[in-house]
Amino acid sequence: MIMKISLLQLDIAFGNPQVNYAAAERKIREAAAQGTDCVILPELWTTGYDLTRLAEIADPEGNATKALMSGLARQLGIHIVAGSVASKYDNGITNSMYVFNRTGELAGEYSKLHLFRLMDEHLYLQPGAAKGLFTLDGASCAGLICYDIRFPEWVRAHTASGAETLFISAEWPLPRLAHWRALLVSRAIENQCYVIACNRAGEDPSNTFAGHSMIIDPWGEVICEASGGEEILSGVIDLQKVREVRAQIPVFSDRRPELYH
Ligand SMILES: O=C(O)CCC(=O)C(=O)O
Repeated sequence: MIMKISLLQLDIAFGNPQVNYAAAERKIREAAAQGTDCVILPELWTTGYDLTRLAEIADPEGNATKALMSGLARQLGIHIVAGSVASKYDNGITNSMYVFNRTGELAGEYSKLHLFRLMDEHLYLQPGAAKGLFTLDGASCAGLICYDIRFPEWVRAHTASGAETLFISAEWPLPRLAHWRALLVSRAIENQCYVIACNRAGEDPSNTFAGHSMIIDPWGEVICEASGGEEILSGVIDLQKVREVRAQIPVFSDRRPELYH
């Protein structure tokens, strides 16, 4: 299957969901007008890292985000990997990704499992406890969030369960841009899968973010890479390439998981 994917590398208005909802809708409509099949947004794109105000500005059970994204997906006939948003549930606030298919149905959801202490996430957020697997047009996919890419065993758990495309939403800071590139390329090579990684642009009171969203193919080649600024980055993926790379070097059948602990 061949799909055009657009990564919406947005700047994010700090702690201002209304401004961010309007900006995301504009960019989604712009990408759809360019004939995309699927868009992805960055991490925490409704609030940014305004963690001390999350109790006030997090989206109750993700409902506002779900209503907007489901409606846009259905109206525009595209898949929307709606990045992640701070979602308020009875047991706390999560950093959650919601995925909608072309008919506007919720195809999957994932709450960030590894909370990033360096940016105080563990003080304000509850971790998820389940994998982020979903299918789009029959293709097996997984959603992951930012710091998750430092955990190869967690990424492998998804590809060993069948995922052939990884959608990663991030707010990755500029000082570790070299890690972002190396980790993403490594996850693509070792898992022989597409990596679609959408970072944010701009800065907040504590960090400058790296941009450099990218699509990487199952051989580890960077198909396209954004600049540091706001940008819609689009590229085409062909899932046949996953089959070809996995047939040439059969990593999945050569694994010895019984010895890996
Ligand atoms: O792992 C890193 O260096 C960045 C992670 C991060 O910024 C995040 O998970 O929000």
